[in-house]
Amino acid sequence: MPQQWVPNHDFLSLTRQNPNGLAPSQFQLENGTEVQIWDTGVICFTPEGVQDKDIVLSCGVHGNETAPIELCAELVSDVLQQKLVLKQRTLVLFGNPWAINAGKREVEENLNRLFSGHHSKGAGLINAERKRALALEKYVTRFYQQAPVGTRKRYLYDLHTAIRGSRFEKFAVYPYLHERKWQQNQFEFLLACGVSTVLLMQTAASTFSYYASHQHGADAFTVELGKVRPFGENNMSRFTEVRQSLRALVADEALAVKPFVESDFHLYEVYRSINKQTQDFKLHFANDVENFTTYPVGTLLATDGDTEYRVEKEGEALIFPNAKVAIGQRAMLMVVPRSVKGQLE
Ligand SMILES: O=C(O)CCC(=O)N[C@@H](CCC(=O)O)C(=O)O
Ligand SMILES: [Zn+2]
Repeated sequence: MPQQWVPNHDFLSLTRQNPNGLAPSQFQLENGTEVQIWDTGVICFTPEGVQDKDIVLSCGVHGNETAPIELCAELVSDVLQQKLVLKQRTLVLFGNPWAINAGKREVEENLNRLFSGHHSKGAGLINAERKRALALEKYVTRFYQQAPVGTRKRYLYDLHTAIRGSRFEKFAVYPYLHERKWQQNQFEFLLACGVSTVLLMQTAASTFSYYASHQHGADAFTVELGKVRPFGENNMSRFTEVRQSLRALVADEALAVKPFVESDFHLYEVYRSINKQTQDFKLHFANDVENFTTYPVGTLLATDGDTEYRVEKEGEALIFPNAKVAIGQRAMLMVVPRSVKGQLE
């Protein structure tokens, strides 16, 4: 039987057993779906029949963000067992197998700061994460470019979990679109996934979702699905909506989406990014303070050597605070509410 190529239909285990690479292979399921393994953590499905979407689902770009890894592992396993019948071309990526095995966010460098060519800047391709970023860019490029001709739409949902708890448990980062417009149907899809908080970025980034959005014109998002927990400790009932919605997307099944109403969402934009300048960078609030927390104007948030960062604006909320980032990198974003009225396509 062709399924022998993925023992026990468990592509995550195969990936974890071969973090340094997997020889390409391909086979066909009895339902006609073509399965191609391109590398460790990289599996491409092409279903029979007409499709019009090219969908990338990625997880494990940060190795300790296990809930998305479990969701994707289950989806791949169900496709291989023909319990889930795909109707759209789908590429599933387990981003950072070494970090997944180590149970760590990163091994040497944050993979999600290395896209759009950042892997080759400075010292160049000096570590596994830099090489993986380049390889993932090539796989995504191949996936989108090998699509059959015709009118098609590109998607990439890069699934993460946040280090801290959040006032709004699930939220998405909508990468900067330059001249393109925010897509109403994507807000509706996110809401169906249980994601009603969206951070609208206004600058280019070195993240995977920005890369897919900017380089390939995909509807692409970083989707934060809750708080980081080790394998086996995730309450998977918290992920029912996103699980169902992603499966409906790849199976091309109708999804009951609610038409966009702005009041269903918490929408934010970046007010300022606080980057770590010295080893003395220190946060002045507790580890259990949640993403999207606000403080009164004047409150001391962080110090970095002699520099003090205080709340400057009413309603300014903190997100992704992390004193342990490398020098020069974003240690916290301060965001403010905004509207998208009249600005959706
Ligand atoms: O909780 C945190 O501090 C980080 C969670 C996380 O990994 N977030 C992503 C966001 C990527 C983006 O801005 O699109 C990251 O920091 O890479
Ligand atoms: Zn992450």
